[in-house]
Amino acid sequence: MTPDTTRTATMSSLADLEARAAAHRDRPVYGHDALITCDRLVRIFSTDGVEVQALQGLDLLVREGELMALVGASGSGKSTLMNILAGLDEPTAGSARVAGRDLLAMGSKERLRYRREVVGFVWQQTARNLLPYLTAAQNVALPMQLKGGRRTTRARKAERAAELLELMAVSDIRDRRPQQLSGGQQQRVAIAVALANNPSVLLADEPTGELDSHTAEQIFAAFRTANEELGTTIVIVTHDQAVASEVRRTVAIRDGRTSTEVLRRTEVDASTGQESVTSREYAMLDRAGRLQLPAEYTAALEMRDRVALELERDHIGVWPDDEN
Ligand SMILES: Nc1ncnc2c1ncn2[C@@H]1O[C@H](COP(=O)(O)OP(=O)(O)OP(=O)(O)O)[C@@H](O)[C@H]1O
Repeated sequence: MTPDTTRTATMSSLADLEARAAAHRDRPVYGHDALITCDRLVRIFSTDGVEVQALQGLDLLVREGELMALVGASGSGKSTLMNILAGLDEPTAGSARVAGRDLLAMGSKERLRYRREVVGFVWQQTARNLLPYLTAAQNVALPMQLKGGRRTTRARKAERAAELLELMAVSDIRDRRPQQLSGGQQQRVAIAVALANNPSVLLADEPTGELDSHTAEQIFAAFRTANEELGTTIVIVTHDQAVASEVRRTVAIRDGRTSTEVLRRTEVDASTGQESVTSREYAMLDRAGRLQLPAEYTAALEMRDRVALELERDHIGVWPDDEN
């Protein structure tokens, strides 16, 4: 190469680098259009000198208006994530944003407000959701009273409580106390309580865990109603396969990270008009390029420690290591 051609080559590669850097700068920030953004979330618990990494760099995006399920084996980190999103616990590292709030940067006042106004939650233990000495209607009105605000009159709060109980199809038991209600009725009232202040996100941790399958179906229908009628974004942690297969998106957590995701679509056959649901499983690719391959795939091909990769035009091939 002559000196001139060397200079041209250097300049063009510099221009190339600059163009790439500019393109990188202009790329939207991770999760810019999501209502919930978890970015490399870490939560380490230390008890008696023993450290447990409950979340190990978890990434999750949830868009406004979604109704989605989180599944995973016991101990995978689901409740830890829900407690962080609920503003009850703080991550050790990473970032979490919900409806524009940075969950790591909230002071105690802001945190209280966040829990009252931005998120609503429904827990598995029916007794944890409701105050035993208040009626169903009083339970639903309580979060509105705690929020305060002089513009909403007592009558309007009572009216909204009645509307929410009606939406959850439990108007008839409005004057009963929790112990006079069935488990299913208690959970519906609990959903109404969680919706009282019109939260951006409704979080539910195993809300059907203590219920039989028929009642669980009805509770799930109540969540769907809240999602469709009020547009509330809903995240449900569940062990219940029936619930998980009813939502469009199910995200699986494994060892404190999101590992796979199932998306379901309803398709209508153009000639017969018949509806069918197709589902497809995806593996999550994190921002460092890490991918968790399903254990049954790696076991089937005896893949361990090291695999060979090959970039093709439209896919990446993964082969067992044949160097051993
Ligand atoms: N407060 C805590 N102190 C110490 N370790 C904890 C604490 N909370 C959770 N862990 C540990 O963190 C890990 C994840 O727990 P987590 O409750 O989030 O799992 P999970 O997926 O919700 O499980 P399950 O389905 O059984 O409720 C577990 O190993 C658990 O023992």
